[in-house]
Amino acid sequence: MGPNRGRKARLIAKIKGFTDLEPEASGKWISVHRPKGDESGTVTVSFGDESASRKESYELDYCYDRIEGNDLIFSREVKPLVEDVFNGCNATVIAYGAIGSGKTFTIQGTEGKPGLAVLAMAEILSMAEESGKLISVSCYEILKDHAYDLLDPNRHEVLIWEDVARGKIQLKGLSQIAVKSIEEFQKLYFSSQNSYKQHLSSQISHKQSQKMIAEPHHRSHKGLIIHVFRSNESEALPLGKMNFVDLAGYEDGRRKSTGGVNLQENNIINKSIYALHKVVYALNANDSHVPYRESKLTRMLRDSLGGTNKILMITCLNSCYCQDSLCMVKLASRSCKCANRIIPDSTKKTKSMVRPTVLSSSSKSASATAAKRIGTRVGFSGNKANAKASIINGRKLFDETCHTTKSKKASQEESLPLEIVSTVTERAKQEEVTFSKSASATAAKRIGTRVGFSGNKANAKASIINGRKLFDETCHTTKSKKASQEESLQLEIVSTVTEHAKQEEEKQSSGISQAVESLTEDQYPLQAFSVEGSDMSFKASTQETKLLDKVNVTDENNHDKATPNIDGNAESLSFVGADPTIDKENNLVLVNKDESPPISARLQELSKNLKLLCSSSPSCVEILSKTDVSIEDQVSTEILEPKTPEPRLLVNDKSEIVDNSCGSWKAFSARSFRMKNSLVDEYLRFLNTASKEDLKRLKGIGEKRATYILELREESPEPFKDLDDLKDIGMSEKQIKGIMKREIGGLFN
Ligand SMILES: Nc1ncnc2c1ncn2[C@@H]1O[C@H](COP(=O)(O)OP(=O)(O)OP(=O)(O)O)[C@@H](O)[C@H]1O
Repeated sequence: MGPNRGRKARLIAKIKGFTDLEPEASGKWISVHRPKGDESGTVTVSFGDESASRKESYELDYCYDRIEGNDLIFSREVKPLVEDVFNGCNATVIAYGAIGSGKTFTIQGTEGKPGLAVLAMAEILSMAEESGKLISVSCYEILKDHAYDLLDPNRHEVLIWEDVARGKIQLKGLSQIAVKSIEEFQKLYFSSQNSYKQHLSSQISHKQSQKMIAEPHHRSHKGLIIHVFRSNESEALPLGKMNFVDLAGYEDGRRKSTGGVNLQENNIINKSIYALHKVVYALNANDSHVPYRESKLTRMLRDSLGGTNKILMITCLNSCYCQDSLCMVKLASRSCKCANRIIPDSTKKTKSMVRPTVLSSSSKSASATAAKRIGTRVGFSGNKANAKASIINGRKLFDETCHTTKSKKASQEESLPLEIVSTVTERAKQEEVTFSKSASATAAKRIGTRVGFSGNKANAKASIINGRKLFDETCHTTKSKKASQEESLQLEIVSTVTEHAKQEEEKQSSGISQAVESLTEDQYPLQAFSVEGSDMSFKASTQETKLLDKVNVTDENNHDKATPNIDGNAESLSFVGADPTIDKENNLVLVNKDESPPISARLQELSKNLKLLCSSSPSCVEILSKTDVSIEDQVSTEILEPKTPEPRLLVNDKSEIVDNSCGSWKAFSARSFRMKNSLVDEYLRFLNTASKEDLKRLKGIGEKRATYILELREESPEPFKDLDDLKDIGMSEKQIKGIMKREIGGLFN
């Protein structure tokens, strides 16, 4: 295994072997240049066949050729990681790439040609036998940003509980099954790989399943965790774990129109691939902030990625021409280039910037990157001694950087996010409706989960040995008719109430698009998707809350005051259920009705406004979009002076025309749903902004949960985007519903 130049993640590539359908001649578009002729140094992977006028080249830690098989990759790359796991580290091997690039072949393999996970398991079992360790496995699938347990016949959803203070993750509801032989493992592993969708299709009616089969193939990330336990007299204690992840294939949806449901699915997949690379980049660059919370996968892997843990990223490359493969190599190469990057302290003047100890070939681009990042205050999370050495020995480099701080490339790179905004805005616009719909659908959809977490250490050994599930849980997934009604009503709000806001946004987007059209071809999709994601979620959530913002003008002062109050002595949240405070928090909503603390002033204010809104004409909101007067003025006028509703037409998302005079029930339901969604939005906004003391005034939120919320907000400015996110702070669906019911009930006190 070649050197990593001090980086945490090693980034290699594997060119897929030819299949019978692929003629060898078509594979000449990739060439690999190995300066040292062996596996010990970085390589340059070039794309474009001999006739191509321009070749694109990228540097990676290594690239395995078509004829080099999984055995070789295992012995050079994975075996050393297995040893690390037995020394107490966690290791993660991730295969990613375009669709059909050989990811599953690399990780899982076939019956005759074992993949890296199977080869690693054979090694782990043999080492465990020698050293008296115990082994168990878990398998999961991430489909549309929800994780499901693949070893559970019912494919229950897996919840992630983060103990930020201790850097631990608990995957609630994920089965662990003890494994003693490779045959046992293979049987379990291979049979678990049926997708969640396939499982679902066995649970639903024939008609539904036919529809599902007619839909395009659903893609998902698949993960395997191999847990290694050391045992003492009474219990099995976790020693280390090894993750294998076979990511869903990357496909640039801008070029291939998969349409409908799959377009959204594709977006979610791509977003999570970029989120993973952002994490790898941040780890390799020693950034002080690692954006783990941007995807389900990175949150699940969090305790295996940072610190002294090991990461191997394998870019799988199609043998034949494939633009998506090129895109993936670009990403990998970017994380390769940030070796030993030491980020300048923006609080000091440019002259005192520390030069990164980047090696020659990448120094130019790295200097641009460093320049781009001026303004980012990042502490030296890496080796301080190295940093000093760089300052002293790298004097010349350092001076160079100062002079080239505003180089042409740097300015290009600074502009890149803008370019990306323009490229994604078009799609964001197209998908606006889909996303708005999905955002409200997510809020409406409640996946009920009750998890009895029996992570008791004393039980662990017995559970593992007996090969039964360590974590017993029951949950069910319902996508009710009601939820879909909510979706359509939400859409109605988005499309009618916020025409004005939409026009404003469109003006801005088109301005950005025009401004960046002239920029260079070079793109950083890594940033693209962070922009895309936030852009879309912004549209989905902001539009829904806009009306509320205007109605709730008097709240703004309170809101401003509600700045996060970080408690330096924050205790970590204990998940094991032994803490009486947590129990209190968990049960408060359901049990402690009489002693409940007063509702927050903001929510009370909201309640009053919603009552007014409810009693006012439904047409008042529609009028707003059709006049030139500001929304704020309109809303306040209309709400304060309710009018008798005129017969009118409502248009729902299915283009069904509802005559209000004979559909008053529907109109009433529509208003109720709007109220409900507005309340949910306001509740989430409160969680995202309120001070600790204010948070504690809410039902179900005590000292620990409030502290945890503030910690989450430290990591991500808006951790609660829909009610599902409350599960992150350990609130069950029942509790969430209980809270909302009580808030609504409070309206009529
Ligand atoms: N190194 C290889 N040598 C020979 N055949 C291979 C190799 N890698 C993959 N294949 C074959 O190519 C096909 C696609 O491979 P695979 O299913 O692993 O791709 P994938 O990237 O996991 O696909 P998807 O994106 O659909 O998940 C399979 O038939 C597989 O057996």
